[in-house]
Amino acid sequence: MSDRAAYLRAAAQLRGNAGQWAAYESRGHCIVLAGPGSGKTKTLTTKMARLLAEDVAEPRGVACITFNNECARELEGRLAALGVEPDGRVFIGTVHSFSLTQIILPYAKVAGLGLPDDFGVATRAERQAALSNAVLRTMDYAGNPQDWEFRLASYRRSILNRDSVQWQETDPELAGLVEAYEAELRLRGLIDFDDMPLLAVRALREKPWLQRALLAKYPVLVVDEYQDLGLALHRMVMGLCFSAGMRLFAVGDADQSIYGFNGAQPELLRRLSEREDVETVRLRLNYRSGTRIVAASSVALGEERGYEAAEGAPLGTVFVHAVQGAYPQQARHLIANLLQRAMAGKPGLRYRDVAVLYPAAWIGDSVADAARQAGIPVVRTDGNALYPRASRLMQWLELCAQWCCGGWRAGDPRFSRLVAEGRRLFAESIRGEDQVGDFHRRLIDGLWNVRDPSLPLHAWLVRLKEQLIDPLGLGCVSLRDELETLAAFVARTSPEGDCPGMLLGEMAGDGGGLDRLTLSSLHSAKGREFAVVFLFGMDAGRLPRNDAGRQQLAEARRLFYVGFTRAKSEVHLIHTVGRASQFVDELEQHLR
Ligand SMILES: Nc1ncnc2c1ncn2[C@@H]1O[C@H](COP(=O)(O)OP(=O)(O)OP(=O)(O)O)[C@@H](O)[C@H]1O
Repeated sequence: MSDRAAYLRAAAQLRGNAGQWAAYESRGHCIVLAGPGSGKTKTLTTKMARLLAEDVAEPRGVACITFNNECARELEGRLAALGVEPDGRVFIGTVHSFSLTQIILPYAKVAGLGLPDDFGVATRAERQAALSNAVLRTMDYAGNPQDWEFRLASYRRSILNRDSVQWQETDPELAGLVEAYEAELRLRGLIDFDDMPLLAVRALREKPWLQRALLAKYPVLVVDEYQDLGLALHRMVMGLCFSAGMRLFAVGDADQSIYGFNGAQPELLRRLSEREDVETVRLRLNYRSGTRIVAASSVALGEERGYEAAEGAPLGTVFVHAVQGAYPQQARHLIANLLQRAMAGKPGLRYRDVAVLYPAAWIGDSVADAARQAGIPVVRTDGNALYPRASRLMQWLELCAQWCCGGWRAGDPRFSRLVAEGRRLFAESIRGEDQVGDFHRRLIDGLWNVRDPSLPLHAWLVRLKEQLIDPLGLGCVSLRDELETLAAFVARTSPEGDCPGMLLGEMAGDGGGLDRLTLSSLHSAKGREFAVVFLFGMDAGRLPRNDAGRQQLAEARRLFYVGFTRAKSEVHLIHTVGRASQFVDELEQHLR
């Protein structure tokens, strides 16, 4: 399972850090609380490899839950380097995917969740239709139903027990709307994304045997990014770990909590760390960033946490650039001058070592346009990306595209990886060994004759969709939303779409290999690291927004801190002349 030599090598690095080593050696519940770049994820992945090799005997395994598919992808990559791959013993994924694949799909019927055998996951259009009907049925006035969407989601996520007085009395109108909305979905045999953890929590609460069944399969639960995972996961942890007896290994940083609007409650992590039956480890060293960046990061956060750069770290530099003009003009300056200067100053620096991070996707449009005009390949991770990069299906298709564009020759990615990840993706349709063999054959048939970066992407996608993805994917409850994402992307690349003429190589990141400049929203940059980071659009009114209340101001600051601390050796803060964000002003004063 784990590659013993690889995880022992990683463990040897932890040995020099007393906190990391204590976490690695922990025997009971353990929580690692630490700042950016302190090696939380490194400690977690090394520990998980060790657990699988030394502590948890086959066929039992370990479940690892993280915030979103992007974080799961990062973890999968790091765990693969230690020889750990998701399989029957190892779960790596989001709390939604854990709820759906480990609890709802196998146990919905026996747990009495009241779902039909062939229930599905609602698409966006189905969710909207259910909400419109529910608003019409329960509300006295006819407003725009979609105005309720956000409030409804936050009510569902913040009060889990439907039998409680709190649920009925905090906002009776909203409680009624949620119940009507869910009834509309159930009438159609559907659940939605938020239902997944809610139904899982309900099943675990009402059926104690289910907790024991999960304990039998996964004696250890590993959680990354705990601060952002919200109340439902916390309830699962309380039941599974502190009642049923699963062992918990979790890492997090309340200072990096940036999803409060989505139901994250960083104090849950703090409360957990104060329990007497939990060993809490705090890490102080930052292995990622240069000394000056680490010192400035406490100014960015507005709190002194006593973090220090690791021994021998380079100095690192923080630059502030006041730039004239609107964002398109500023973006051209960034790409033509600032980026080129940074690259010239660091021989060996590649585009993939650099990221441009911004507070909103529409600001990223300017940077994407400027990069395209300058012929610089980019990979974009925000709401305006060509497709959501967090989509597991699209991630797999990217891999397939890379294989077709030379990966087959270079062994990167290996065909076996496409098969393994495809099997996980279509797990509901690929069960026995025969089906695995059939999938292998169909995948090679589907890809072998289309190994050419200059092929039209649209035709490549349509072929794969019709021959392989639809026949397998339509039988997978967990893929309904993903298939909709793919269909939308196929439409965009068609001759009638807004991105006609795209080539397969573009999907594979060809034309620079995988050496692409990262363009990302600040939110999506969480957990990542780059040699050079440009924070673009750091203006008053954007970060924080003008109408920010106290909590939103605090969350905006944490978002700024997350972006700032992605950098290893250079951070560039770019703002409009005369309109610097208060966070930039504070940093400038510190730097003087
Ligand atoms: N003991 C160590 N020795 C050397 N390098 C380390 C050590 N621990 C961590 N690192 C390196 O430090 C960097 C940051 O580690 P990691 O990504 O695990 O931090 P993190 O705490 O999860 O960060 P963040 O919260 O910002 O996402 C990585 O490049 C990692 O390999």
